[in-house]
Amino acid sequence: MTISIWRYSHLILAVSSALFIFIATVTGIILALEPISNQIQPFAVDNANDLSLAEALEILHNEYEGVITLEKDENDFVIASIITAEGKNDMFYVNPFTGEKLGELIKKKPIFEFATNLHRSLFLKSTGRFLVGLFSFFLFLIAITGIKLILKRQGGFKRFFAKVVKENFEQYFHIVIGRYTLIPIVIITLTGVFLSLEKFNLLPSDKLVHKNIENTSHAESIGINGFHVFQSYTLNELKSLEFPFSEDEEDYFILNLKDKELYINQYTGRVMSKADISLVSIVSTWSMVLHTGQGTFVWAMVLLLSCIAILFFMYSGFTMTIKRKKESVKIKNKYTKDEAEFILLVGSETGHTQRFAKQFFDALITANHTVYLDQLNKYSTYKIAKHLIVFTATYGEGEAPSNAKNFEGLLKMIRQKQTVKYSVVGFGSLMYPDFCKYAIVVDALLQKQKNFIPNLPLFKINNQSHDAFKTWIQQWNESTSQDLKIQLTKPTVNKKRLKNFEVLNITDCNVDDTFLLQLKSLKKQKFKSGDLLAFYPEEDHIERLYSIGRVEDTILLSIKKHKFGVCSKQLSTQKQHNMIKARIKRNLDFHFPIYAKEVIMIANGTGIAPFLGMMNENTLDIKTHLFWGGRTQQSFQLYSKLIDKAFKKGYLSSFNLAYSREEDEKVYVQDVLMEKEKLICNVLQNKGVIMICGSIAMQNSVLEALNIITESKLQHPLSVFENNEQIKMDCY
Ligand SMILES: Cc1cc2nc3c(=O)[nH]c(=O)nc-3n(C[C@H](O)[C@H](O)[C@H](O)COP(=O)(O)O)c2cc1C
Repeated sequence: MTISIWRYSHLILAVSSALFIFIATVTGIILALEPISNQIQPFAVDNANDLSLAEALEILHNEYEGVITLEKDENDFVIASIITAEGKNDMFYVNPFTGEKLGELIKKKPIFEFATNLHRSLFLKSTGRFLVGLFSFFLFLIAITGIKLILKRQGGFKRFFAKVVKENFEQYFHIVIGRYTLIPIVIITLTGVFLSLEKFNLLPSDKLVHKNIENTSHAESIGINGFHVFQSYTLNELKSLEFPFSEDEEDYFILNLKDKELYINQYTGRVMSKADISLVSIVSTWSMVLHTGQGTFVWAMVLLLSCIAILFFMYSGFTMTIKRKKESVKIKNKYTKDEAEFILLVGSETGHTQRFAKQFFDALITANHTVYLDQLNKYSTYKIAKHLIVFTATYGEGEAPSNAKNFEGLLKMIRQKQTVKYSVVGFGSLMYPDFCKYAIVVDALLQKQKNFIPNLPLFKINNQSHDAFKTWIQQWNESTSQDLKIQLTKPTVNKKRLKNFEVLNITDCNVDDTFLLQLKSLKKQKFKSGDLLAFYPEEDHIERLYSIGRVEDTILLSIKKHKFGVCSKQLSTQKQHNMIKARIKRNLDFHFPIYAKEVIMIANGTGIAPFLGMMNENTLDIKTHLFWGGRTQQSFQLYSKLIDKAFKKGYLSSFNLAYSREEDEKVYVQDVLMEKEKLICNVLQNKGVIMICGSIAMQNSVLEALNIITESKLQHPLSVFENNEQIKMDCY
């Protein structure tokens, strides 16, 4: 497994602190419930914070014999300690508008007591506190490296919240949830570190230093109702107010406000002395609030959700690592770089490409060749090399994987003495705009090198396709007159997740070798047009996805039978009432936008399948237009019945066809779009949505055409509408 420094740090930090983070998170979840449960108690009084201290004190004095203290607790509830008419002391939550007792003080529940101790110190006193602070800092670093990894993957700050390409459940939600919770996690961890430092007296002192303001005494008593200072502060600023203990003039009111402490003469109401709360104290108070969520229901909820998210990150992160470890293979060379005639260099981030290179390596060794396998970053001189074969993935936005970043520089510096034949195999995914871009770059670099001559043209492989790799091996064998045999291991399919689907109907293949397959799930399942049906053919177990059209609660697929297509062949031989095992995958980003006023659906070939369902589900009468590109009129016959039906019901407002093989001049769907620029502009301006489904080549041409229209007619690039989520795509 090759791995970038950021991912490595993210992983190492996570592994080394997993146990502590787990304990802190579980206790964190429990503790987040404390402020939430407190906040729902009926002790908060509306607008209490607007009441002046003078008003509140007057009310309490009228109601009770004496007042000892008035304070606010961490939930922002007002507490009064008073003397009753019977001369007894009592302390309770009070309504400062009426003086009414609202209830007894909240006692910390034993579960919260236990969780607090475990969370703060793991019951290990100072050592525990130190460890908690340290691992809190580790979690902070994990969050920072996580942010960096998302930025790298998404391609910068601007694309931080752009659509995430879904490779698997764990990876997808690790990123999606991470984007929303990393900032709260940074706040939780930094405040956690601060609170730990405070406990170890590692911060400047926050002791209050009083400055005398007034020396006069024995002035005339004016009664507290007339105290200017009590009139000028409200309960919002109050932390606590202690009444004088005795009638001695040296015994003051001690008023603690959020930013200062005041000593107030009990007869004159003059402020005798004042101390400002230190910055450390203010930060400490805020750290406490931000770390515990006390007093704020919303923030406590954010903390709760963030803690749950951390548990999910632990699960998904470790699952991804284990999966990658399983995929990875160790390089064990039999020959040194200078003893080998075949040099295989790999650019791989998560190990899949290396697995393919290793299969090729093994096949060459079995055929008694001298082979040397290494990373692209280790490019060097190779004394007797005759062939250089590069297998490389692409990352980021068409960039090199981390173990190939230095290749370009090395290639420019290091010259081979003899002539070497080269071949480049690119591994990538059509889900990314820059398909196999780095392999293209490597191929172009090698073309420019003097001693290198091409053996095979650049070969691109989508989604680690075994079929495509076998095709390349065939080409390799032909070009070198060899007969290498590759044993590709079938991925394991989790059979428990597969469901039974009955074949309701299957049409014959039409002129384009395309057929319709209608299935019914034996068990009731949730799905919509635009979702995907995943098959895992017996032969290679590699997942194939087909876009679903939902027609009368059944699944309608449009499938093109490919000459070497393992899955399409298997499906084309199905008979009515056969059972097929498959799995529905939700594709929420490609559902019919029922919120839109007008929708344009653009497809070519089998890409029409989801739209066949959507147009027949359009019961809200949303104005819908269909553009479809195929080869001939005969190609269209397969879908004509369903389209006619949608028309008759009024679900489809217009339908535009483009045939590429009907007349001398080829007409493609993008050509028809260019003729309908007015409709496109209207739909986009009126917040309508354009949906595209079909081949990547069609998607690129359609996007180009749409961009020309929006730039010339609406004075905006198409990206503006893409960012508004007005363009939905599902192409392959
Ligand atoms: C974050 C990320 C970015 C990717 N960017 C591209 C890309 O720009 N172009 C492409 O063709 N494939 C891209 N891919 C797909 C990978 O190149 C492809 O899955 C490859 O088979 C992974 O090989 P590896 O496991 O050896 O790293 C990307 C994958 C990820 C996870």
